Amino acid sequence: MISRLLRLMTPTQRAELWRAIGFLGVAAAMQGVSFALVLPVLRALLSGAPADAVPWLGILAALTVCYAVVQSRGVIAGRRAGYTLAGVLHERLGDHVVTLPLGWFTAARTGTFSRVTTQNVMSVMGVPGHLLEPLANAVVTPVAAAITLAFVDWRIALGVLLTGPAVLVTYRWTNRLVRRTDRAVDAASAEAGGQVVEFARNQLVLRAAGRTADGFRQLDDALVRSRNAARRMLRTVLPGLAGFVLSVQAMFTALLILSAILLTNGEVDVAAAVVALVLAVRLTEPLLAAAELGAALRMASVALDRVQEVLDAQPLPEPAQSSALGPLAITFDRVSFGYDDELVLDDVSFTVPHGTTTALVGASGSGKSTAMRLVARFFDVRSGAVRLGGTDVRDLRTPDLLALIAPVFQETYLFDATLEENVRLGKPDASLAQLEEAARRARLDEVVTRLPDGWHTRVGEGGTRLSGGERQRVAIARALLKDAPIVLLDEATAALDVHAESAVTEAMAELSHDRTLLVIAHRLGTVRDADQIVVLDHGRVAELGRHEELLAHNGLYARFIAQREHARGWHIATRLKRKDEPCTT
Ligand SMILES: Nc1ncnc2c1ncn2[C@@H]1O[C@H](COP(=O)(O)OP(=O)(O)OP(=O)(O)O)[C@@H](O)[C@H]1O
Repeated sequence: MISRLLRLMTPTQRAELWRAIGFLGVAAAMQGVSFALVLPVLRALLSGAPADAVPWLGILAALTVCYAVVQSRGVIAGRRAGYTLAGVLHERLGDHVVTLPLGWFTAARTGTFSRVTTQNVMSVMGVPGHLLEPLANAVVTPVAAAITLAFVDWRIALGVLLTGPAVLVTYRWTNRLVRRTDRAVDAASAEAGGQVVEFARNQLVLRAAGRTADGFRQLDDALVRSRNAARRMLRTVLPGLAGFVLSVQAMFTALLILSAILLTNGEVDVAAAVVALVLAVRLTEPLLAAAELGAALRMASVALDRVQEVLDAQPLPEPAQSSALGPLAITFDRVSFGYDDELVLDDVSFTVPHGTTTALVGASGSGKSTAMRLVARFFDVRSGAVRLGGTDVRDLRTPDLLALIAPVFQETYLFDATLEENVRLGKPDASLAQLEEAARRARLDEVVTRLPDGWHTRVGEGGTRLSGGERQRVAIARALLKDAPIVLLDEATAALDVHAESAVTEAMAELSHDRTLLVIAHRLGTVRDADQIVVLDHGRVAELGRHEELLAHNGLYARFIAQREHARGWHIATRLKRKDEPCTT
């Protein structure tokens, strides 16, 4: 465990941890030795010459003072190493996740990631911060006590030497048993935690369906699995733990009997027997504590595994330098892609010429969002290429690629900050005039005027203080402020009131000026006005052309339009967003 921690640290940080280990090790050894000094003190007192005890008492006092100083320095160094370690882990996790592809950030993963950065990092930092001291006491003090015993009486020391391995063997056996079940318990409790969060998040849906906690089978099952895993662990571990405690107690009893026999036979004096017993107690106490310590260490080890899993996630390969770009058209060149074995996009080819608008339409699940994600390189294609300005997105460095793109996805996420800060995300150094111009063009100015503190109004976590239409206008204002040449737009499917709808439509019209726009279209007006429509059907391009052409063709698109006019809704999404689907906002 310690060596795994050391591997994660820089040489300076390692030195800090070594310092803590050194101080605490020396302090624990001093404690062991100080027990030996009780022997001459006792002998002097029992021999009727108490004055002879004074120098030994002096040495004992000096050693105790040294112990206190070294011990406290070790504790402080350990705490410091713990905080350093937490900093190192946060930094490494932070540095690493920004290199991971956007597709890595699914809802489930971001949930796990928050557990990793809080609970798991805390647990790992506890190793140098809180466990190092009892660990040193558990390992070094008994060893020092045993060595000291050899000076008191070699036969008692031999007794320790003979019984010690039995204790060690049972300890290792218990550890192995627990480790086998620990992972299962951790996985089951993580699953149950995830289900509880999902249950809380989806209260509206569940209540509307008349499903209370009792009726939510997945949650019930996960809780039962978690409980069963914990029970199984207890059943597996209890014999080991009992065996360990028993072996430690047996060792203590053996030493007790041995000392009594030696004393009765006159082979050791009373002082030596008393010291042997004190040392035996000091030997067994930390060993018993080690059983609990083992559990804490194992938890930290599982937590470190979780941290390591995130650190081991592979970033997409990046070029050292971005290749040059031509006019910013978006080209799908025989693109195939699938999240797993099944292809979601199959040999898709089309081009969005520079400065034009292409609408993607198709049934739910036909692959529209996936195509959009591939442009922003959430994932790499399986075959073919997605090109921007003639350059494969894989030949662009991520910051260069993302600088070209303004994403306006459904359900825009807003940070719990002021409206101004949220819009400024598009271009942090924008002047007030630029900000207001973007707001005007995104039809956000009327929202700013209406809010109590104008630009300085806080929008609440996730932008809850704004309506759906208002949040979309914030996203459009962000995109206008960023002024990126390529816009990826997923139109809102949620019904907006007439005023909000016309405001959003006007704002989107502003976005399409002089930009290459790929839009997942849900509104009839958007598809009608697009320069080109790509109809996706089960991941393949079924039709491609302008509105009138496709209507005349009387194929899939014409049927969609007929349905649309019939139902006054482009399509009804029939699936819930999957837990493993990337967060697109
Ligand atoms: N992260 C993911 N992991 C696995 N499969 C996914 C993931 N995201 C989407 N899919 C699957 O890929 C297919 C295409 O999904 P996509 O979201 O691209 O379709 P869509 O046309 O945008 O649908 P909608 O209009 O409902 O948003 C679907 O079958 C979907 O279940």
